Amino acid sequence: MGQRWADFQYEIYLNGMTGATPRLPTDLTRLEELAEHRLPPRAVGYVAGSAGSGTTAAANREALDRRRIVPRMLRDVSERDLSVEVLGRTLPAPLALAPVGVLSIMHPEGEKAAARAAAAQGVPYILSSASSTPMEEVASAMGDAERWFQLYWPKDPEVARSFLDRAKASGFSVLVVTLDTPMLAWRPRDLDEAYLPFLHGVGTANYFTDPAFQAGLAKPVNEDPNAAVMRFVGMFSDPAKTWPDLAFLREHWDGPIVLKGILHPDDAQQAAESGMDGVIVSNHGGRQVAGSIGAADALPGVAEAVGDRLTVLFDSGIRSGDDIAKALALGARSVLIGRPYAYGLGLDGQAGVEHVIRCLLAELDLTLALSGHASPASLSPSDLIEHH
Ligand SMILES: Cc1cc2nc3c(=O)[nH]c(=O)nc-3n(C[C@H](O)[C@H](O)[C@H](O)COP(=O)(O)O)c2cc1C
Ligand SMILES: O=C(O)C(=O)c1ccccc1
Repeated sequence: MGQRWADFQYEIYLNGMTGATPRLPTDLTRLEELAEHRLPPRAVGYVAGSAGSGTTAAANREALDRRRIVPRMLRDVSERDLSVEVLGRTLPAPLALAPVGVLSIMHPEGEKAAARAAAAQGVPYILSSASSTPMEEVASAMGDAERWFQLYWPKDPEVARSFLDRAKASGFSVLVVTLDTPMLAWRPRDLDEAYLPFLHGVGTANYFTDPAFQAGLAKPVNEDPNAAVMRFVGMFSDPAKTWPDLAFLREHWDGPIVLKGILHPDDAQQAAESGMDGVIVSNHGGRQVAGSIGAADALPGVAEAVGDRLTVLFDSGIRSGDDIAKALALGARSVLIGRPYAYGLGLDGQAGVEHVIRCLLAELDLTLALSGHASPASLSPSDLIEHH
């Protein structure tokens, strides 16, 4: 038997006997509005914003909402286990915290607080290349808890190698390579505020502390921060990369490699042929290509193309336990969340992130039970109907 995630429900009601209620809403779709009221406008604008007029973020919701769970009865759901096998490790539940950069704009403890929350709840933390805190510090805040490193693949191969070496030395076990952000998209909310966190030196900590990055600067970072920011902007990602370049990562990283931002089944096939271990079906939470396919609509095709060869993960638009159940039914082994935990962090620090994780997993546990499933493995596409 795994952890009893649904017990959080009783815990809340029991606490209510002394008059206590949760500090944050348990319907996580309400966090965005709260964040908009309570947090600095440019910071929350950066997190909540999407590409273009928000069509893809809306498509993510529409693709999940259009599918409905068809519950089954009398199937003994008294003993449930949410654990899943992902890339050779057993996770206590099908959830991880997505790589979200620049988290210090949400809370002074930024990535460290989010990482501690993930560690406390036993879910993997995926640290962004664009972290506000160097990866070594985030790692040491986590003990030996499960952590993965997300790579924005720098143009300078020495910096790329150095990041991989540092991540390995700091105990990050899985490499997540984000492919959908060779440049930032047209994001009107940030453009209208003329706001880009990096230009304020936020989200550059891994670079500014890196020996290979520093080697390319005429002066130390603190003597000429603008030059350092310019070097970061010029190299953080590389639009010239193509599929054969993945051999470099395979050569310099011993552990599993997962490609993030896959939406086309043929790209998933290429990932398999390139020796990758997994893919994350994602459109970056609607922050990159406006007018793109809703991520959940891409999931069945990718799962069909590579589900037997690669680990298929999913993000973009997950806001509830039933959303997770739908993604699993469509072929994902586990999901990631981005904005919901970023809002939790902004509103209540580490405790806010833990609240988000516990709400989602309690709701998932109850959704599975009430739909006749004792474990994630029993979900399949036939548990959903799609209405038009
Ligand atoms: C503020 C913000 C920063 C992000 N930074 C990164 C990043 O550094 N690397 C990355 O691969 N994805 C990044 N993402 C995308 C997330 O990893 C994830 O794909 C997305 O948030 C999932 O959609 P959701 O927010 O609807 O859950 C970021 C997303 C947000 C909202
Ligand atoms: O804002 C983002 O979506 C994102 O992925 C990003 C990219 C570079 C640095 C920080 C975040």
